[in-house]
Parts: sequence; structure tokens; C-alpha cells
Amino acid sequence: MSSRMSLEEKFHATGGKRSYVQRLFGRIAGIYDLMNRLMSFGLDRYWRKRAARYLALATGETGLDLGAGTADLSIAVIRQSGPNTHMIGMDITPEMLEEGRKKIARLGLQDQIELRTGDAEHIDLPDNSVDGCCSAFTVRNLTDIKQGFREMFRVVRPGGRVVCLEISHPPGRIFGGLFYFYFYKLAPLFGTIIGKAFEEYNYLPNSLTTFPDAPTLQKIMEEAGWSDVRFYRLSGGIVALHVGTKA
Ligand SMILES: C[S@@+](CC[C@H](N)C(=O)[O-])C[C@H]1O[C@@H](n2cnc3c(N)ncnc32)[C@H](O)[C@@H]1O
Repeated sequence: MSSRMSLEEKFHATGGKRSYVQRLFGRIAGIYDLMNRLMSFGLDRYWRKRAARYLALATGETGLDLGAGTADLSIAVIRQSGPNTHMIGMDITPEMLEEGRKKIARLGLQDQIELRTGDAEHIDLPDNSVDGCCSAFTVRNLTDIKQGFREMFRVVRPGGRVVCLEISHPPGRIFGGLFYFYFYKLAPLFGTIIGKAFEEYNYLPNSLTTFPDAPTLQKIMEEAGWSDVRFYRLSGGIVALHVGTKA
């Protein structure tokens, strides 16, 4: 695919954003974890740990991880949760889930984490069927973000919670400027040189360009039905952690 094409043209040429994103993650599934660690200087683990603390399940509870990928957030949630707790990890990319399954087997967590293919914008679960829902670095990839949060709201039981971890737009001109230089210039270069994945790691910064800032994302979550929505900026606002409850 020509690097001169706009992202919208690439989505169009591959049958829409969902199918573009699915193919893209399918190609990088094998290097995804390594590139995450390298490109975030290991911070991605800390961010997921912070997110997992908000979802921590009580004994007998079940949580849902949307865009579970290689299952790092599902694993982090289980590590923060009580006994007899379960996570369902859902993702549209089978190759990412396959990497996740290997990791879950290595950790002996097969009884607690189940990975399935499924679309965050049309969740194949009944209303009010899970105790909480989380998502890391996924909503940026959705075609309709509000539809994703509406679906999370539908499947979470009343009183349950939502946790969303995503790359954000850091406030402040100096730190923001440094971040954008790293994210738009250096990160794609690392992806191209180390991961040999030019197209994939150029999508990464482009996917942030049109993504809403933290206060706007809070509003979208509220409009989708969530109450008590708050957000925390982590690492100077490189990422934002949004949390809310279903009244
Ligand atoms: C950047 S990865 C994040 C993976 C994982 N949550 C993590 O923390 O590393 C984004 C994931 O979202 C998945 N994804 C994108 N759109 C999706 C959708 N509509 N429904 C479910 N998963 C989706 C991709 O396949 C990919 O595995």
C-alpha cells in the first residue's frame, strides 16, 4: 500500500477501518509485546497495572477486556483480583489472541482468562452480564468510539465499572512538544528499523491525531451512559486513564 495514501484512503482500500486495523495487528502480533516494552521504555506495564487496580475483581466476579490483544491487561487485572475471578478477553485479531493464549498457558492462568474473537462495537454478550469492563490502547482503533462505550455500558451490570487506558494528548507546550516529536518521528523510526514494520508503526501516531483529548473522551463516556467519569493523566499525560460506573 502506498505510503502517500491518507489513512482514510487506506481504510477505504481495505474495506474499512476495522478490517485495516485487524490486518495490521495480525501482521505485528509476534513482535507486539517486545515493541511495546521498547517504545514505552517499559512504562506500558506500569500503566496497565494502574488501570488494573481500578478494575480489581472481588471473589466470584467476571470482567471483560476489550481489544485484549496479547492479554497483558487481562493478566494484570487477574493479578490484582481475589480468588475465583475470571476475565474474558475479546479482540478482532486472532493472531494477537494466539500470542495471548501462549502467555496465559505459560502463566498457568487458563482457568481464569478466556480469550475469544469478538468486536468491541458489537459485543457478543447479554446485557448486564459482567461486573466490569476494561480496555487498553484499543478505543483509538474503533470506528465509532461512543458506540464502543455504549456497548460496554450495556454488558456491565448496574453498579459495575469501566476502565479505559489510552494514549492521550499531554498538556503543556514543552513536554507536549517533546512527546509529539518522539511519538510522530522517533517511534515510527524504531518500528521501522527494529520491528521492520513501517506501515504499522506509522499508523500508531496517525491514530492519535484525530483521537479526542482526555476531557472530550470523558464527555463521550458520559454521553454513552457512564456516571462518575473521572480521568487521571499518567506520565505527564502521555496516557490517560478514564474510569466510571454504571448507576
Ligand atoms: C494496541 S492493541 C492493544 C492490546 C492490549 N489491550 C494491550 O494493552 O496491549 C489494540 C488491540 O485492539 C484490537 N481491536 C481493534 N479494534 C477492535 C474492535 N473493534 N474490537 C475488538 N478489538 C479490537 C486490535 O486487534 C488490537 O489487538
